[in-house]
Amino acid sequence: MAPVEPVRRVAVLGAGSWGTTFAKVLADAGTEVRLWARRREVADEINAERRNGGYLPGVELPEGLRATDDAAEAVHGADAVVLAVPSQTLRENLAGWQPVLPPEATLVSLAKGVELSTLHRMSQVIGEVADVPMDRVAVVSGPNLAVEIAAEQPTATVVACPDHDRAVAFQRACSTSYFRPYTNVDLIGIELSGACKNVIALACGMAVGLGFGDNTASSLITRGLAETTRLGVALGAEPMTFAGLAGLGDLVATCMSPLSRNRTFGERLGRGETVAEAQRAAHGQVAEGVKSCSSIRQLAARYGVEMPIADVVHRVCHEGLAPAPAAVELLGRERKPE
Ligand SMILES: NC(=O)C1=CN([C@@H]2O[C@H](COP(=O)(O)OP(=O)(O)OC[C@H]3O[C@@H](n4cnc5c(N)ncnc54)[C@H](O)[C@@H]3O)[C@@H](O)[C@H]2O)C=CC1
Ligand SMILES: O=C(CO)COP(=O)(O)O
Repeated sequence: MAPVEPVRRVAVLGAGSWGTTFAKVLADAGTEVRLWARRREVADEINAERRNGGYLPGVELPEGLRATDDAAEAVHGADAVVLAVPSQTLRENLAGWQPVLPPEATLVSLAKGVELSTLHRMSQVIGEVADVPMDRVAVVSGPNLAVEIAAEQPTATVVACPDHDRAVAFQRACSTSYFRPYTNVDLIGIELSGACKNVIALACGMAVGLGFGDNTASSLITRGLAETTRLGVALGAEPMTFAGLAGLGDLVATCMSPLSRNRTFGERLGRGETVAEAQRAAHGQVAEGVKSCSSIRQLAARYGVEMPIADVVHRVCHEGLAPAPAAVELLGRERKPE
């Protein structure tokens, strides 16, 4: 394998809360970065006023961060292309960008979900659509609530890539005084952790909305980690990955933080709102677990893995089960050893 070149120039495609924040991290790390926004007015606001008020109110973006609504311009000459769009639209977005992708660039996914139509992880979708070998695909995942990172609060994360050298090159490109990336080669474990924690956060939110306290949340986190690990191991992941930053770390952050869109969505359901009402209140920001609960449940069925929390979250979100009976059902399951 040829040695991996340093990552000097990066395109971030998607200027929502995480894409914009991650572009700031890269710029703060001294990496040249170009951010693609779907809407021209968002790109103009970033360039003229150094802010993205719709997603990150009050955050001043670095001088060097340039935005454009032209994807070809954003990716031109990039050593890495970061994909920061929702999981369920990534395939369609990437198909549009595929003709202009630089041939040797590392393709990096920030999305945390499992595609509904195929049950594929994001790295698989990228490999298929961009027609690249998996050692050119990387994932960034960890306890990374965008709003906290945009405020430069310290956190750690994981850069996962089957090609360790490529992971190290990207790790360098996004290391700052407040953002500390570790490397990992277990793409399956890192991606499943990120997708499943959103579903468990929906369950935690429902518990909060029902008026339950920290014992309930901790029980859901711990049993959620157990069912995530069961699925991951069945799919070929390393069990220890689930105890790491992208596993337990992100699960705790998302389940416990009122900043999480998934937990907030679940909390609204727990308080008696409908899915449509919770969706309206999200103002267009994505709560990935609402769709991934269904794909993850189907994956679990395909691999013969029991995932009782993902199962009830799916039934609350898509089959009209109310959160209160869902809780009764979880507690009333057959008694078993831990
Ligand atoms: N916000 C956060 O704290 C974090 C988010 N993530 C993940 O990053 C991914 C992106 O999330 P965010 O930036 O937070 O989402 P967001 O909802 O804030 O923004 C999504 C972005 O994708 C763009 N987009 C392009 N094509 C789209 C389409 N067809 N439909 C909808 N949007 C489209 C939107 O214009 C927007 O700029 C998600 O998978 C999320 O789970 C991961 C870590 C942290
Ligand atoms: O992935 C996240 C934190 O790591 C963000 O979670 P939400 O999408 O629930 O806001």
